[in-house]
Amino acid sequence: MIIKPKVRGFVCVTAHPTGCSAHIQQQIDYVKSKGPIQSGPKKVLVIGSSTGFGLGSRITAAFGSGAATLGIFFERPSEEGRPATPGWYNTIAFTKAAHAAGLYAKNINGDAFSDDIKKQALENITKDLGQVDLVVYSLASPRRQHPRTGAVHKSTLQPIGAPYTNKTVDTDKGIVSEVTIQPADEAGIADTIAVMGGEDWEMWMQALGDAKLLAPGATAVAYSYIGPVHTWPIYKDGTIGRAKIDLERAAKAIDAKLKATVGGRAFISVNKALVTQASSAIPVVPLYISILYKVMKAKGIHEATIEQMQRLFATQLYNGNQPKFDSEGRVRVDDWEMRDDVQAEVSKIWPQCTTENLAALTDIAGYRTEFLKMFGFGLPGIDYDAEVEPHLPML
Ligand SMILES: NC(=O)c1ccc[n+]([C@@H]2O[C@H](COP(=O)([O-])OP(=O)(O)OC[C@H]3O[C@@H](n4cnc5c(N)ncnc54)[C@H](O)[C@@H]3O)[C@@H](O)[C@H]2O)c1
Repeated sequence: MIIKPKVRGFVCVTAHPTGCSAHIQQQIDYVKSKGPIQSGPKKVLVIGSSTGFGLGSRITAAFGSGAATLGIFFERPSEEGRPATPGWYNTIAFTKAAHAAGLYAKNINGDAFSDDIKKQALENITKDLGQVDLVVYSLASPRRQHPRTGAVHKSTLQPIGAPYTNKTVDTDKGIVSEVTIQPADEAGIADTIAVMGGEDWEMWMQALGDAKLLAPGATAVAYSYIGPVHTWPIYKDGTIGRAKIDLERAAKAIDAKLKATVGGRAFISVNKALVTQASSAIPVVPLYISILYKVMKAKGIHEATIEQMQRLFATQLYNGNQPKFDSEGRVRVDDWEMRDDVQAEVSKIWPQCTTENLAALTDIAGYRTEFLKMFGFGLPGIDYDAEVEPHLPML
């Protein structure tokens, strides 16, 4: 099959297996180039391991610290005439590379919110790893079926209290326009908290703790975002922001339990705004990211998910370092994004942006390159006109 990108709005409905594999190799090479992370994790459970920050965490743990990893994700395999999702190909490429390096890597594809997938993960850890010393919780999902009530909750990306109007960009067509998003009602807020809040993370940690699968001193980390005032109505102060407040509540509860039971720790890392499948679906945010990339690249401080996760592990979690917490007890690897000089320039560019000057004032080209790369396109050394086997079995 010859596979080309097919972009539909904010998703690409195709993915290239050898391109995804090359993308994984780039990330592995980056982690290796930074040298070993001392006293790093050895046995790691990554929930949401196939793309974005979870994938970056898994690669960093494996190739920075030689960790055994169990990855949980929800990806679609290939079908007749249709390639698999990128996370499917990413995971196969990661697993092959880990095995070639003599590292343990196993995978469970299914709904992490369900009891069944938790049970499978627990059985796997009991059998193969004994215990885990790091749990990374990095799910980004539009829906969750609650394992107790059976109710299906759908998360929304909406403001709260009043409609929100701001500039946005159609990243595919390069058109800047105004968008107005209606506020969520109470049910929408509650549903988003049910999907993206902390209850499921707590369920995972409770199940692992009850089964005595958490090693002494175990760490648990989940990821959040805050960002600048431009995006607060749709992010920090919107439905997703409420879910993140709940995730922070869960971090504190999990932290207290871990401290009391295994002498461990749990916290939130606030990460930088980056092109991922999750963030490209948020209105306004892709325009902000395009401006941010322009500013941060000009200052030589741009990072992608792998650089962010390598920095988190190497400078905050391990290597003899202790996490440096903000006043709310969070680790901040969004520190460079939030620098005053960076945000001052973003604020200067933001009001000037139009369809006509988008290419000059923002890094929309860089946004598109990163976006396509997530699906395995635009990688050097790949012949995209050549036939490629799309049907790869999960390892
Ligand atoms: N992208 C950003 O700019 C940004 C910034 C800061 C924090 N974050 C946070 O980082 C976390 C990860 O987001 P991302 O951007 O890396 O997202 P992503 O879409 O790249 O990754 C999501 C992962 O979750 C998995 N997943 C989704 N639903 C699942 C389910 N039901 N069962 C099992 N696996 C499932 C996917 O397979 C994938 O591995 C989120 O909490 C997000 O809010 C993102």
